[in-house]
Amino acid sequence: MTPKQAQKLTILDIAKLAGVGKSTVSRVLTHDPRVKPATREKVEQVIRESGYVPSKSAQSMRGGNSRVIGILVSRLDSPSENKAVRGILEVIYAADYDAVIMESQFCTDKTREHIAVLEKRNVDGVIVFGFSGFDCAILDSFTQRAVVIAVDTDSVSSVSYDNKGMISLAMAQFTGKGLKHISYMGVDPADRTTGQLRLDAYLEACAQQHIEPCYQTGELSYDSAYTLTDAVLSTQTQAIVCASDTLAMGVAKRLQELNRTDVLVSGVGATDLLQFMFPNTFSVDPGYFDAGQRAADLLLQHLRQSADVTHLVQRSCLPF
Ligand SMILES: O=P(O)(O)OC[C@H]1O[C@H](O[C@H]2O[C@H](CO)[C@@H](O)[C@H](O)[C@H]2O)[C@H](O)[C@@H](O)[C@@H]1O
Repeated sequence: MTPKQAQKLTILDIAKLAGVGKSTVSRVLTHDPRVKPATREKVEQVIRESGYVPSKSAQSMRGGNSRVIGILVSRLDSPSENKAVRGILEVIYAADYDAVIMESQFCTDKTREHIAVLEKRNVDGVIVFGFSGFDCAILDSFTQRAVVIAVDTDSVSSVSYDNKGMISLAMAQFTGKGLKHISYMGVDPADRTTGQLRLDAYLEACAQQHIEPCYQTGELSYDSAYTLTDAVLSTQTQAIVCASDTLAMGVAKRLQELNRTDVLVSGVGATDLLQFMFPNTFSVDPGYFDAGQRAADLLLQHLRQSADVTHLVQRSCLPF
């Protein structure tokens, strides 16, 4: 039988070839112990010889091992999450898993609904991008089969980012050049990680270096940063540290309009687009891709054996 013909085979064809009922084939596929060893052997032989490959979604519907991982991002258009998802996919594809990707939009109710759907679909495990106010109890049905990214948790394994370290690196880069007038473009502190922790790091560096703080906080978007740029700019400003590359893009665009080529800009994210559009900027690399890989590795460990709840912090580095 050619691979194409084998692909067209259905569970009913296998049942007929093995001389058993469709439900028996289904039980063999889900490793149901109630199937007699001789029957199992016969069905498995037909499967081997015909080259039949059961579809992952059909297996999942039957309640067997689906070999599917649910990935719950917060925003499908987030460059940082896209990098982390690429890292996740690389690891899970190599381990012969597929992915279902859903979006929470930072909403607890949506997260709960998506988790319920993933549970019904019988996915093997989930990787969830957490957010401020995220409640780990939502993942109770996936105990030992879940990993949270971007925020640290207690009851569920996690991979978080070094939010303070990344801003300290950017500040050190500018203060090392002797700059004293460094502003900051951040995110609303209600966002604990990208907002509060990164702002804290800026304020701590200012205190250490005797720099007068000058900052604004807004949304995660480049237009928010673009609009707020004038409020952190004076004739003295030498540099603006931004909480993300998206914000750095908004700031750099506004500086370009004002012809302030004297003001240096840094971002967080190591986004190619920032460097391409504004070559005079630099960006701290928080290791999003690696964080995604580590989260996927951690989840696979949980799925293979009952690994302990583990918390990893992804270190940041400068791009040079
Ligand atoms: O514009 P981006 O490239 O997406 O970067 C902005 C930040 O996005 C991520 O933080 C936001 O989403 C997290 C879930 O992935 C959430 O926990 C956090 O509260 C949000 O601010 C990313 O974690 C940050 O590193 C990016 O800077």
